[in-house]
Amino acid sequence: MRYAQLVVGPAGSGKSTYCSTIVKHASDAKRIVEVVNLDPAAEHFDYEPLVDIRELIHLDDAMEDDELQFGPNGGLVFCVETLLENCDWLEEQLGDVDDDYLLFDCPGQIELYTHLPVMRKLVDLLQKWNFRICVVFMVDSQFMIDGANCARDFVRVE
Ligand SMILES: Nc1nc2c(ncn2[C@@H]2O[C@H](COP(=O)(O)OP(=O)(O)OP(=O)(O)O)[C@@H](O)[C@H]2O)c(=O)[nH]1
Repeated sequence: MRYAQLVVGPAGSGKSTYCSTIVKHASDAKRIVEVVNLDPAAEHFDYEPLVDIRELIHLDDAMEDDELQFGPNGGLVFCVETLLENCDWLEEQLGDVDDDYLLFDCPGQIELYTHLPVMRKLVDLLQKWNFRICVVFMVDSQFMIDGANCARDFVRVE
């Protein structure tokens, strides 16, 4: 069995910061936790990713391609769909180490969770590859003030 957290939430809510903090915390406790970057538009983070979607496809590849000509949102969807089409690549990159504990630093675009089945497909794949998964939903504390909106967001993720 392997274990994973899908770290999701709006852009800028602290997903990457959370991942690097958990890696450091685990290291202090002499445990190894690795991070998988699933954000093809990521520019900077504090951790060294075990797997990085940008090695397969970068958002710029989709936006600067003469045929595709995607904008940032369509391009991001295209990149995540490309990842799923290349699930053999992802499986190979993840390896097969029993008791592994991975954090998946996910993109923030809400369309990936509300309109498209891509994240659901990713969860199905990870379960097939023997991962037990939980979701960590990052949200700025300012948004917690409005309870109704916050509850709605949690329901969407579920
Ligand atoms: N004050 C405060 N700032 C934070 C906290 N967590 C993250 N930040 C800051 O918020 C900014 C965004 O944090 P990230 O970790 O990049 O957020 P993200 O969700 O990964 O962002 P995207 O990848 O753009 O979706 C950075 O400048 C962080 O330093 C927090 O708990 N408190």
